[in-house]
Amino acid sequence: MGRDPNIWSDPEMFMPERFLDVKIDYKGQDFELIPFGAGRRMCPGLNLANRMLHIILGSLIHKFDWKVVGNKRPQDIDMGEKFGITLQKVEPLMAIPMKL
Ligand code: HEM
Repeated sequence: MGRDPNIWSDPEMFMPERFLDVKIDYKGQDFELIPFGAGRRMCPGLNLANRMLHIILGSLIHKFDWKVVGNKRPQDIDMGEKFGITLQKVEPLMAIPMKL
């Protein structure tokens, strides 16, 4: 459902801003978006993850400039995925933090 074109426009496109104008609950109530699963076996780490992710990501962006290994432009990064229990990139992202 997370990639259903009947629900999401251009679902394969990385477009985080698509979530700004929607009132979809990500805590297992609206099945269009269930990053933490739903029901009795849903992720018990949801609240911890929700609190920590903003702090971690914000700190990494605030404190460092980032360069992709091989001086690749962001648009040239291979976003291919490989099949597995969890979704992984075919080519791992190697980014170098540079202190500001
Ligand atoms: C962005 C962060 C995270 C995401 C996207 C995520 C996602 C998920 C998903 C999709 C499941 C499977 C739910 C299901 O079967 O319906 C799961 C299960 C689980 N997660 Fe997370 N998780 C995250 C962070 C965490 C953290 C921080 C913890 C612990 C500190 C955690 C602990 C667990 C455990 C123990 C299960 C197994 C629950 C069970 O099978 O009953 N997760 N998670």
